Amino acid sequence: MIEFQQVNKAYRVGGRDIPALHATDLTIEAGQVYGIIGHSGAGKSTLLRLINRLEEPSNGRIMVAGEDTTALNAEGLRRFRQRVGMIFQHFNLLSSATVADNVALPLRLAGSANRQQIAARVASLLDRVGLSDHASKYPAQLSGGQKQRVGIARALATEPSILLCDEATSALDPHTTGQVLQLLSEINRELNLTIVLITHEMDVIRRVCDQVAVMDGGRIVEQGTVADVFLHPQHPTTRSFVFGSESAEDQADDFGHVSGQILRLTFQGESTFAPLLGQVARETGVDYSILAGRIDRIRDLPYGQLTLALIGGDLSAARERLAAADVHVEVLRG
Ligand SMILES: Nc1ncnc2c1ncn2[C@@H]1O[C@H](COP(=O)(O)OP(=O)(O)OP(=O)(O)O)[C@@H](O)[C@H]1O
Repeated sequence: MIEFQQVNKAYRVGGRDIPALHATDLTIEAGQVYGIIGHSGAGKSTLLRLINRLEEPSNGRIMVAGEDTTALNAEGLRRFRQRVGMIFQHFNLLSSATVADNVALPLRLAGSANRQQIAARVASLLDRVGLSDHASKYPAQLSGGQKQRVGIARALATEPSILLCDEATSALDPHTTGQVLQLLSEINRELNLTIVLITHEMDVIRRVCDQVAVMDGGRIVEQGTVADVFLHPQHPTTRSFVFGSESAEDQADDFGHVSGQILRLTFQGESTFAPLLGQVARETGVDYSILAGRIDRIRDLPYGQLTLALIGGDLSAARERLAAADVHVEVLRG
């Protein structure tokens, strides 16, 4: 478990303290994939780098597996960092070393394994990330996705219990992003690894995370399960990530030229696939048009989110009927 207790961080620039993270409490349970999303400058990198003490907190305590990391001495910190792997947006591989040597590096630095043990561990890590045939290549000979796989193998070399991902897929195309996220999901399950990732892309959170925190202006402004936060966003920043605008009024304004009541319906689980709209329209005499919508999955949970204009018939009966079928109804314009 990772626990922030009233942690804040200010950077000293030109004799002045610039706050990057305001006093923050945060708990990340072991084995979770925890996503942190926010716009540029929100404080995501600062929060992530505090976990392995690449940044020192200005105040507060950070507990990892019951240990106060802010109290570690140099040797304690060296050992602690072996338990916390990290991968980066631009991979940070050594260009003059082969793939195998890049992966071996943390093991050599740890100094606890002999050459044979290191070779065996590197072979098994490269096999795990699907790069066994590329061991002797140099980073420049690899695609972006392959480089990130090397980064992941290197991060796993010392058998960490936590993996920190700093915008790990931001430099990759959508297809390769999907493959790398799939790999992260697999290692989370197989190794019971806690993964903390930062991103500015909702899709990354939706595909792999269990929990999410939304950051804005150096604060966590909303957090919870991905389904709760993304299907029922409360804070304007979260709403802007999910819906593209900060308030229901702004969203309704997009459809100023459309007449009728404007509702947003959120379906989740099996109700996503039920032929409900047709039934409700027949039963209540309400006509509807679909103005916007998305049907997708949050990890394995199917969901749908539809913006509808409703005209005529018994509108309140239609809304009651939808609510009774476990559909969340939000009125954008009454
Ligand atoms: N080393 C530093 N020295 C001074 N200020 C910094 C430093 N690192 C970050 N900051 C400032 O702290 C604030 C938070 O930055 P941080 O990099 O944590 O945000 P972020 O959400 O990760 O942004 P991005 O997505 O652009 O990387 C910003 O105002 C930034 O300018």
